[in-house]
This record gives sequence, structure tokens and C-alpha cells, in this order.
Amino acid sequence: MTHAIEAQGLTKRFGSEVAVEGLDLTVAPGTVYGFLGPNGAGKTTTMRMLTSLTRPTNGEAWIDGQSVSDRDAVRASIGYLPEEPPVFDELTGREQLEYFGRLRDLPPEIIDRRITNWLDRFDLTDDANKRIEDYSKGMRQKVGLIQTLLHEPDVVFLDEPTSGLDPRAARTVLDVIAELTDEGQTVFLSTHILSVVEELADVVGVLYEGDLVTEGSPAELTARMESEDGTTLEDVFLSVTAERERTPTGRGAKPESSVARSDGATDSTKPDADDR
Ligand SMILES: Nc1ncnc2c1ncn2[C@@H]1O[C@H](COP(=O)(O)OP(=O)(O)OP(=O)(O)O)[C@@H](O)[C@H]1O
Repeated sequence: MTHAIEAQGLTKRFGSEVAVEGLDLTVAPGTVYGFLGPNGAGKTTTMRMLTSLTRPTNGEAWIDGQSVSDRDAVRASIGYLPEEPPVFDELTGREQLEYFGRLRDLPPEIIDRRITNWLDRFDLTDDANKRIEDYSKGMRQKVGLIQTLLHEPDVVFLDEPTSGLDPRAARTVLDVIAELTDEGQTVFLSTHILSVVEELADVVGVLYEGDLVTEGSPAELTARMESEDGTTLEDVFLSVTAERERTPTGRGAKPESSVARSDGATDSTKPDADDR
């Protein structure tokens, strides 16, 4: 079976800073992989490598068996919603989505039909012709999510997809994620909201200082802890990350505050300058 996502020895250094270290993982098609880790653990950097937006310093990754080093070959298979949805303030919601549909080479009638359906699903129809500069954070997030899904990618990378959403919209997003996997799509989901992972993830991986410190189904991870009934994913998360804090390795020894981002990136869906 071809893995939807595979990484072998994936490593990213920014100067002397090791953001991700020798990451090995596989994700089966049609599943949700919950990617957890404290702030600065390397989740975004991992997703940027897996989506071909930044080049690994070492190691390799494949999407549907296709190397991410060939951006053109994997582009159509990937959808990526970064933490800050990349949208143009001066466009209306509908124009933004049409623009994305054209970038993805979708026929106009398909673009039109899918946009209409998604706007309706996310309760955005009445605001579709307003400029995005007048949108709330949650409305921008909805547009970002729709444009990520518009071309029906095989593998969807979502960074905090429910960020800024009210409970009803957040519920719609969770339902949509479950439906995607029913259709055979694969979802790589990074979030700090553990209940979301608990509900959706088939497999959970916890990244700590660039290292995958534990992996398994939510049930396996909670069962692995020698503790009383009622252990939650939060207990697991706190336990595995605290263990590492007591025995710092690699980049754990470095002060986080000394690290300056070298790309100054404002649009996290753009490839890094050194990767073009
Ligand atoms: N372009 C860059 N230049 C220099 N250092 C970087 C760059 N991008 C990330 N880093 C560093 O790599 C490490 C991992 O960052 P990353 O953004 O991947 O973490 P994260 O797990 O996504 O964090 P959060 O949960 O806060 O979003 C951090 O120490 C960060 O400062």
C-alpha cells in the first residue's frame, strides 16, 4: 500500500537551530493524523516540508508515493491551510475563492458549483460579495478552509482549522474533516485543542523539540500510561512533554528566545526564498 504521507529522516535546520530532527512517520490513506506538540516544537516546519514549501536540510518525504522535492508533481494532491489563512483583503470572499479555483485549473462551472455549496455549508452566502477586509477572523478562516478544499486534494494539511470559529462553525469543520476521510482523503491535523484530536484522529503523534516522542491511536496512548481510568490525551501530552523537559536533549538545551525567524514570512503558503 502506498502511504498518503511518508517521511524518512526529515530534518530542518535554520542556521544552528534544529527545528525538526530525523522525523520518520507514515500516514495511511483515508485517516486523520493528529499532530500535537508544544509551541515551537516544529509542527509548522514539518508541515511546510511535507507540503513542499520548504526544503528539508536532510531526509525525504512523499505524498501518495511522490517525492515532495518535485513541487509540481505533488501540488495537485495537497491542500494546506496555514495558521494565518492566505487571503487578499481587497477581494470579496467569492472572488478570492474563484481566484484559487483558477489557480488550481478547475473548470469555471465546477468552481462555481463548489463555491456555492461551501459558502452555504459555512453560512457565508450572504457575505460572499463583501470584501475580505470587512470579514471577522472566523469568516477569514472559513474562506481559508474552503480554498484549501476546493480542488478536493488527496491529502489535506490543516493548522488549527477551528481557530477563531464559533461553536457551530467549529462543529461544521469537524464534521467536514470526518466526511473527507469517508471519501478517502487524508487529513494531517495540527491543533492545540486536544478534544478535537481525541474525537477525530486515528493516530496521534506528539512532537517535542523537533522529535516525535510518542505515537499511537488515542486509545493506545491513554492505555499506555500506567494510571487510573479516565486518563485523557491531555494527561498523555503533559506527561510525555514533561518527561522530555526533565531530560533535555538536542535543541532543548538552547534558549528559544535567541531564535529569530530568518524568512520573515508573512504568507506561509509561499515557498521559502532559498527553495525557489
Ligand atoms: N524561518 C525560520 N527561521 C529560523 N527559525 C525558525 C524558522 N521557522 C521556524 N523556526 C524555529 O523552528 C522551531 C520550530 O518552529 P515551528 O514554527 O515549526 O513550531 P510549531 O510547533 O509550529 O509552533 P507553534 O505551535 O507555536 O505554532 C522554533 O524554534 C522556531 O523558532
